[in-house]
Amino acid sequence: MFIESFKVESPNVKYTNDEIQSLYSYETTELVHENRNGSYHWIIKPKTVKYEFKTDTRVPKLGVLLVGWGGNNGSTLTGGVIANREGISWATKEKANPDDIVFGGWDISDMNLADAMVRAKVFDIDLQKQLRPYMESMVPLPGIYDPDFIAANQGSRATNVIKGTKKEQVEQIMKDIREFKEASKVDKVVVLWTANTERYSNVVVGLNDTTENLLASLEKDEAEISPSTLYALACIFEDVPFINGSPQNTFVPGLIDLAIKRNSLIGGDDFKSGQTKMKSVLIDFLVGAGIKPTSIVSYNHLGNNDGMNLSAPQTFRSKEISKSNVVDDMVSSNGILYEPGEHPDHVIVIKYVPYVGDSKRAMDEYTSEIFMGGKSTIVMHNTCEDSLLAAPIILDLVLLAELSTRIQLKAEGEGKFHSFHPVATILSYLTKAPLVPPGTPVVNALSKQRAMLENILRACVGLAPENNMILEYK
Ligand SMILES: NC(=O)c1ccc[n+]([C@@H]2O[C@H](COP(=O)([O-])OP(=O)(O)OC[C@H]3O[C@@H](n4cnc5c(N)ncnc54)[C@H](O)[C@@H]3O)[C@@H](O)[C@H]2O)c1
Ligand SMILES: O=P([O-])([O-])O[C@@H]1[C@@H](O)[C@H](O)[C@@H](O)[C@H](O)[C@@H]1O
Repeated sequence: MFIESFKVESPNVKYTNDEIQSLYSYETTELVHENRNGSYHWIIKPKTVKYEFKTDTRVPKLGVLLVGWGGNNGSTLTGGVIANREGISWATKEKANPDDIVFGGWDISDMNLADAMVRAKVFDIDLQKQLRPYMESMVPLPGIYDPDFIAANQGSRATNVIKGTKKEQVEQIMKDIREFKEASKVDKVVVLWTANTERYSNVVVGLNDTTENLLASLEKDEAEISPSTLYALACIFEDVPFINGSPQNTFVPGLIDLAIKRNSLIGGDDFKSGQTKMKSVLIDFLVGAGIKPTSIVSYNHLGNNDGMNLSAPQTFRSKEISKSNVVDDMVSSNGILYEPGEHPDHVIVIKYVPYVGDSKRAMDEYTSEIFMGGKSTIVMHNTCEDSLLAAPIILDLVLLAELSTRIQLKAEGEGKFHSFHPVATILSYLTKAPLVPPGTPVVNALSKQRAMLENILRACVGLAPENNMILEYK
């Protein structure tokens, strides 16, 4: 049964013209270390915290600025939203449903979005022809290009770059954001990085470890500040949410420090779209069932520009990190299966094979120990258009980030309402390597991430968490 819209009737929920106000009892547990009769014990105690939520229901006209707009993901998302909005149907596919956002963005390639769509080779030709009139006037703004951070094979693409010092580049991005907002008459802007994967930035004390050092490094035009960090700086200064769809460490400590100080939303890292998303389901199932994964080998090849950029060791390393760490929370959740520090063998392989284009081929082998010394081996093969997987995730990320900025909350004992923490853990369901506030546990298990998201939204309308007990029928 699909519910178009709903209203909760409860003493805990009040609907005004512009808000949904809810009262919520947060039932949780706390682990305390207590001295009982002379010896210390870990005690689990139930804990209830009363919250109030306020959600602004005035949905803004949203502008989305994509870094890497002319890429496979950027052109596919833009074309997909237009096709939905215009109800375009095409020879081999069904008619889609409407959606309306104002897109813009930057790219180091000056190719317009219609030609970029052709370059991406993702959509059917018939659809490309129908979309061309809507997209050929869309031209990315010049981007910040630094060959030291992406593969050398991307150099020929860099025809549309912002000159000047790093500080001047940040100022230009800030100006671009303000001018886009003015010209498009949008109420809000969200910026999302779907540009090429960069190599990791070196985190160096005195360079980027604190806000003060990062800003001082910007003034000194320090080479080690990456383009993605520069875009993120511009967004924080403009108080515009910035989401990182790639695996590099855009959010160096000094940047996170600044986002927190200015309460400006940042989120990431690396869209969770295919092989890794499957892994965060399968490992959760295996470990939860007491089956011990001992070897995980994930191979994939693809032939798009992302694959070409990842063919360089330093950019591949960024992706290898985000694709590898996804099992950490699930492995450490079962102290019976794994000794402290014990980990399954986990290998990531990505190869660039031009012929297959955007149609990524992923092959995985999961070997596990089972009852009585038995072995289980699960092998999977999956073929998918990488950008068709990522584009809807980009949409979900920007819509969820925007919604989260309209939610205010106040726990009992807190004097006033406040936003969620600016490091947006709420986006973790959609990312391979969730960015979390310092000291926060990282959760990668997909079912837990989705339950977190669902239950936070339920709390906003005063509903208890979904507990799946259906006791009525037990
Ligand atoms: N399923 C997926 O497609 C998927 C999943 C997870 C992560 N990602 C990540 O998303 C990103 C984009 O993927 P894609 O397939 O669209 O790649 P792509 O190479 O087709 O597009 C990237 C675009 O960014 C542009 N660019 C590079 N550096 C830039 C800069 N500094 N400023 C502005 N533009 C810049 C390039 O010219 C290119 O047009 C990659 O980092 C990829 O790893 C993709
Ligand atoms: O999301 P996922 O399928 O685990 O990982 C994918 C990688 O396997 C692929 O090589 C890369 O091009 C995509 O950007 C994406 O990151």
